[in-house]
Amino acid sequence: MSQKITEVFAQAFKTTFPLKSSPLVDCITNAVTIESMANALLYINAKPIMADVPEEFPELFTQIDALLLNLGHISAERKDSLLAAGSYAAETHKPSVVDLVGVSATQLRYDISQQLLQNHPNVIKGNISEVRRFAGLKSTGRGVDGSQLDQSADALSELTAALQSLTQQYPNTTFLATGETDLVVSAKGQWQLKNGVPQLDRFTGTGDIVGALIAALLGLGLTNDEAVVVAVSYFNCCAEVAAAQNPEGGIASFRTKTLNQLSLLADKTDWVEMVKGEAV
Ligand SMILES: Nc1ncnc2c1ncn2[C@@H]1O[C@H](COP(=O)(O)OP(=O)(O)OP(=O)(O)O)[C@@H](O)[C@H]1O
Ligand SMILES: Cc1ncsc1CCO
Ligand SMILES: [Mg+2]
Repeated sequence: MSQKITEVFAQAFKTTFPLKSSPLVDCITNAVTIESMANALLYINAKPIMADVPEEFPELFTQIDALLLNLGHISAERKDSLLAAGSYAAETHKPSVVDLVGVSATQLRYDISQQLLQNHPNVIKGNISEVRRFAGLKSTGRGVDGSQLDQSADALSELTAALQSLTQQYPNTTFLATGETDLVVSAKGQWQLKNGVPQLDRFTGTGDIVGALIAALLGLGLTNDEAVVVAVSYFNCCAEVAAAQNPEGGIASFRTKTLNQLSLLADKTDWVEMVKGEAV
């Protein structure tokens, strides 16, 4: 039988939430969800800064603990900013996360993602359709959303194999593909996470927030694999509690309740008992 995720990462699950210090995370991100992302970081007791002008980087990078690069809103300026920040993070050894928003939709975003990969970021993440396209597989994603068709067991095995071969060239990067099942692949192993509720697909920015939470945990010093597994599980457990407390079913109140849990769930000592997932 495969090992339970809470056994593989027992120490990180036990000691990470609530955060004992406040990592400062620079997020270069999209205008749609920038406010949700900044607040989500504050709710878990991290600190956001949304600085994207390259002139600021030399000063800024002496202060930040981690960097998030989100491809959700590309302009000529933001492209330069993402690429400059990505190489600056590599030079200054700051942990970084790349979120592949919309990579399944356009060649421009795909090309930027491949350039950012050359910096060997700590984590590259996206929804399952974005990560399929990134890994060179056929993808049926639409816009910034993942597609059900890419979530079948066969599609997941195909993606696992493609990511495993990427880890041979990029052994210091952990890859995360999100959806009903979340797939985590690194040079150290492969895991599937099984928390969350379908309503998470019905409000915008859930994946963006997960990217920012991962960056915060990297900023605290967790390993790449620990940061990904604990951040995804925590967010998805927040959503499970929110769904259970939302009898009318409205998505706007589900959203508020999910975000509320970011600041509440860690005080429930038993949240780790809700976590589902295993090594594959
Ligand atoms: N059907 C589902 N069942 C359970 N959890 C889900 C489901 N869909 C998404 N999630 C969870 O929601 C979070 C976001 O995943 P998703 O794949 O929707 O990201 P995304 O498409 O990048 O989101 P966004 O574009 O809104 O930022 C992840 O933590 C994932 O595990
Ligand atoms: C960037 C973006 N565009 C539409 S929704 C959204 C946020 C999901 O990532
Ligand atoms: Mg996304």
